[in-house]
Amino acid sequence: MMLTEERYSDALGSQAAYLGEMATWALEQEARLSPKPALVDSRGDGAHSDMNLALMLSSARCLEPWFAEMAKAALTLECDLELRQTIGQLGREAEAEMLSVTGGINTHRGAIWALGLLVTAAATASDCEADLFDRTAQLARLDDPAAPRAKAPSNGEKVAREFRLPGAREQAQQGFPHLRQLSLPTLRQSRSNGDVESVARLNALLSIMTALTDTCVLSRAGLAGLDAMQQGAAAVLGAGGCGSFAGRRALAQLEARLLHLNASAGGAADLLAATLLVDRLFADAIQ
Ligand SMILES: CC(C)(COP(=O)(O)OP(=O)(O)OC[C@H]1O[C@@H](n2cnc3c(N)ncnc32)[C@H](O[C@H]2O[C@H](COP(=O)(O)OP(=O)(O)OP(=O)(O)O)[C@@H](O)[C@H]2O)[C@@H]1O)[C@@H](O)C(=O)NCCC(=O)NCCS
Ligand SMILES: Nc1ncnc2[nH]cnc12
Repeated sequence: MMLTEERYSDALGSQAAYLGEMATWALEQEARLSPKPALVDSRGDGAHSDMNLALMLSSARCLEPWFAEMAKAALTLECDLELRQTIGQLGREAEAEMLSVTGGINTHRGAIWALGLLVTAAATASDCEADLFDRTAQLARLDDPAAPRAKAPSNGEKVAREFRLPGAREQAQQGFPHLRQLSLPTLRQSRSNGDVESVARLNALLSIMTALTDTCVLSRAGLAGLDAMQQGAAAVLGAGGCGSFAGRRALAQLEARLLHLNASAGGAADLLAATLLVDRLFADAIQ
């Protein structure tokens, strides 16, 4: 049956709205998950003096229309460079909205990047995860012609340059290897082992922390902090994961160490949200 122009436009709008809703849902689920080591959750502020759960949730909710607009752009623009420029502008506007809602606190700048690219790619990707990640990498590798050039380097840029380690940009440009190789398999294996959902999600977060060069941790606690995060997360999973008594004890030790170092793995938290988004999109697609 041929769709009228109006009904076709409505169909695009509702698909984009769904993707925006799923991205915000993923950020809310990540923020609420507890106990996350040294991160904001339902227990408190982790290694942060300026963030709490209410602020994270307000930030997540204000981003929904921006994620939907990015998905909508993918459904209407043919040219990838034009699409990359459009989502770049939308991403910067979303960052401004986030800062206005949070009173200047950077809650989700990295998450806007990661989940913005994923919803943009998801709008036109086929029904397989590999295609989604390939499409995301393709977009992330494009240079945004309208990106402001002369700007002060961010915390991440400074440490990525100092330590010559990859950050959020490279993670997306490589097609989110930590999701493909670590967190999605861990999430699903943990579920099939009979772990409850919150344990499966915590195990997925820890799998990311075993290997991520998180620039938040680097800028706050240097290589010692990164090593403490990676080794400590591996110890939790090696002890049986967050569903075991030994694993929970190792998790408490990891949190104490990271708090002592003032190290907060905001990048890993973003990638957990990205994991939940991708898992949900493909679970919904199968039904
Ligand atoms: C490409 C951009 C992300 C540019 O960002 P930048 O050059 O700064 O790159 P990174 O620092 O590497 O990443 C920025 C944020 O991404 C998260 N992150 C860190 N490491 C990784 C990693 N290895 N892989 C994936 N993601 C990573 C992290 O964001 C989260 O943490 C922040 C909160 O933690 P906190 O410690 O509080 O951070 P600060 O406030 O900076 O420090 P304090 O002062 O508190 O100590 C929060 O942002 C979380 O989301 C990194 O901070 C991208 O932003 C960009 O270029 N945008 C322009 C628009 C655009 O083109 N968009 C396209 C599609 S939307
Ligand atoms: N739960 C969280 N705690 C601290 N930083 C974060 N960045 C994204 N999610 C976060």
